[in-house]
Amino acid sequence: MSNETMKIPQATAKRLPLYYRFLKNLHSSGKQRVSSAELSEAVKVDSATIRRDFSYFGALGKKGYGYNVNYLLTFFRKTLDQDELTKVALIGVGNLGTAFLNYNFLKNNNTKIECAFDVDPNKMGTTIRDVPVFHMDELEKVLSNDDIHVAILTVPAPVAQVITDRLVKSNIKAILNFTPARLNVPASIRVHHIDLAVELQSLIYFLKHYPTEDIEE
Ligand SMILES: NC(=O)c1ccc[n+]([C@@H]2O[C@H](COP(=O)([O-])OP(=O)(O)OC[C@H]3O[C@@H](n4cnc5c(N)ncnc54)[C@H](O)[C@@H]3O)[C@@H](O)[C@H]2O)c1
Repeated sequence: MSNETMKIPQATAKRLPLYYRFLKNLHSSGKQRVSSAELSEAVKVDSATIRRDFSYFGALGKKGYGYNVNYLLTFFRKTLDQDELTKVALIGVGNLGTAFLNYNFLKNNNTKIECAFDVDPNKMGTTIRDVPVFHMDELEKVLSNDDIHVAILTVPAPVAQVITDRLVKSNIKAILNFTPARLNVPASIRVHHIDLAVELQSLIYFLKHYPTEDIEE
């Protein structure tokens, strides 16, 4: 996010890409305004939360009018740095890593996996969807040549910390960690942890213990 972004609550910040994706669709279908109720139905966030989120960035909908789609879209594009391409490195070209390379976030035209790394000599020198796969020995060199500050970690858990230490030294500022390992990083480094097994377990727990009418957004 750009530096000029005011401090908004993290929960709000996490919802911005969701709002942005929906507004882009609305805009391309020619819609000029949207109510918080319509937004709420589409993104499955309750309308009070949407109104509160939007109030943080001064987008105050008018009663009976709703929000101006163009205004919101311009605001989100700027806030989410959509005009700027963020290059990403992927470490670990196994099952999960290969799936990400094949997907490569092409629908978000502002993020792209630029290079991938693995220790497997058979993978070195190959490309997946035009993304080159380098050997881990080249990590520092490639990252220092390119303007890459974000990494996705899809390696076995036991090697995650050692690799993280190397990434931190190579000027990586943010890590999307898919391994079950909990990573130690300096306070200046941002780590988002996506543990699919934990998510699945918690989904099943909620399914068993909470009737659907108790669901809160
Ligand atoms: N596959 C899934 O659906 C899934 C789901 C949830 C979490 N995860 C987690 O994601 C991670 C990757 O899972 P996977 O299924 O893709 O595993 P995988 O074994 O298919 O792939 C791991 C890759 O990392 C490489 N690697 C090993 N040591 C390395 C090192 N020191 N440096 C760089 N690369 C190295 C391997 O050569 C391999 O290509 C694991 O931590 C796993 O627990 C996977």
